[in-house]
Amino acid sequence: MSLSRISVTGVRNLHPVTLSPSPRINILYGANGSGKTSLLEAVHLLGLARSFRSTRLQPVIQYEQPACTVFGQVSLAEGNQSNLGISRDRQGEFQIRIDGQNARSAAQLAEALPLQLINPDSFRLLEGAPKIRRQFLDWGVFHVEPRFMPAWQRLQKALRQRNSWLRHGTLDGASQAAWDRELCLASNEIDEYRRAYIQALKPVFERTLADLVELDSLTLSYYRGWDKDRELSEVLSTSLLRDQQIGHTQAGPQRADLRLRSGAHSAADILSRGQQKLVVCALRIAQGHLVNQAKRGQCIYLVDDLPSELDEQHRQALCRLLEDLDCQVFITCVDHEFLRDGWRTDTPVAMFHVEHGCISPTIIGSEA
Ligand SMILES: Nc1ncnc2c1ncn2[C@@H]1O[C@H](COP(=O)(O)OP(=O)(O)OP(=O)(O)O)[C@@H](O)[C@H]1O
Repeated sequence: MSLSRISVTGVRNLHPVTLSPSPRINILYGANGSGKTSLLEAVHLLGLARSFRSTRLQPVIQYEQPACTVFGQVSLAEGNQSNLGISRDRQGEFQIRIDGQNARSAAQLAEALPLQLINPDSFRLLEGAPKIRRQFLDWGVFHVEPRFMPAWQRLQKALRQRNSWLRHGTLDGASQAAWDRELCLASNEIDEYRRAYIQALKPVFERTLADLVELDSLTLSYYRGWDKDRELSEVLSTSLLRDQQIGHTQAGPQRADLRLRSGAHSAADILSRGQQKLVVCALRIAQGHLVNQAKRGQCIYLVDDLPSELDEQHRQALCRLLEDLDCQVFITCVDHEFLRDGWRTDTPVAMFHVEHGCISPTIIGSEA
C-alpha cells in the first residue's frame, strides 16, 4: 500500500499542491520553516484525522483559510486503488470520505491508511506516560487482530458503566455484577490479544534493534494492568472500597504498560537521546514488519527530521532498515546530501525541494 497521489489545501504554510510520491522512499528537503513537516502533517491528517504536533487541529489550518483539505489516492495490492479525503473547518466540523462514501469514524481512516510516525518527540514513547505506550501497543494489535476493536469497545462501555456506578451508585448490585462480568470478559480478551501481539513483536524488535545499535541488555516486557497471578474479578472485589473512594477503576487493561529496561534500570533513565530514538525506531519498524506479515496492507512511515540526534553510522543503519521494510517512507531533512546516495539501484527514490511552502520534485542529480 502506498500513496500514489496526494493533494493538500489549507495546511499550515503549504501552497495548494498535488504530488505523485514514489511508492518507496520520498525525501523532502529544505530550509527550516519551509514546510517539510507540514506535508507530513497533511499525510498524518489523512490517516488519523488529527495532527501529530497538537491535540487541536485549529493550528494546522492555514491562517486566513476557512478549512484544510487533504485527498489521497492509495495504491493497493493487485492494481486496486482507494480514494481517501478529509476536510476540517475552523468550527471543528469534519468530513471524512472513503471511496466516495462518508465515513463515520477516524478508525476507518486508520484502517485504510496505517501510518507510523518517527519524529524528534519520539523519545516520549519511552519517557512519557503509560498511555503513550498503550497507544503504541494498541495500534499494533488493531492492525493485526480484527477482533481487537469490538473487544475494546465493549471494554470502554463496561468501564464507563462501572466508573459511573462507583461515583453515583445508581445501579442495583445484581445489575452491576453483570456489568463487571462483561468488564472481566472484555479485559481478558484484550489481554490475550495484547499478549499474543507482544510475543510476536519481541523477536522482531530484538532483531531490528541489533541491526541499529548495540544495546544487549535492553528488554521489552508487558504489564497487563493487574496482577499476573490473580483473576481481574478478584482484584476488582478486593479494591472496591478504594475504587469507590477515588471514583474510578484502578486495575484492568486501561492500566496496561510496556516496560523497556536496560539491566536493572528503566531505559528512559539511562539511554542517551540518540539511543532512545534508535529504540523507538526499532519498535516502530518492528510494528511495520508485523503489519506486512499480517497482509493487511503495509504501513506508511513518516520520519520527521531523520538525522536529528543520530550520527552518520546510525543514520545509515536506519535508512537501510527503512529501505528493507518495503514500505512507502516520507523523510524530511534540512541537509539532504547524505540521503541522496546509498540506496539500492532498484529502490525508487523521489526527492522534493520545499521552499516557502512550495514543493517541487527534484530530478536526482540536478539539484543545485
Ligand atoms: N496555521 C498556519 N498557517 C500558516 N503558516 C503556519 C501555520 N502554522 C505554522 N505555520 C508556519 O509554517 C512554516 C512551516 O513549518 P514546518 O514545521 O512545516 O517547517 P519545516 O520545514 O519542517 O521546518 P524545520 O526544518 O525547522 O523543522 C513555519 O514557518 C510555521 O511558522
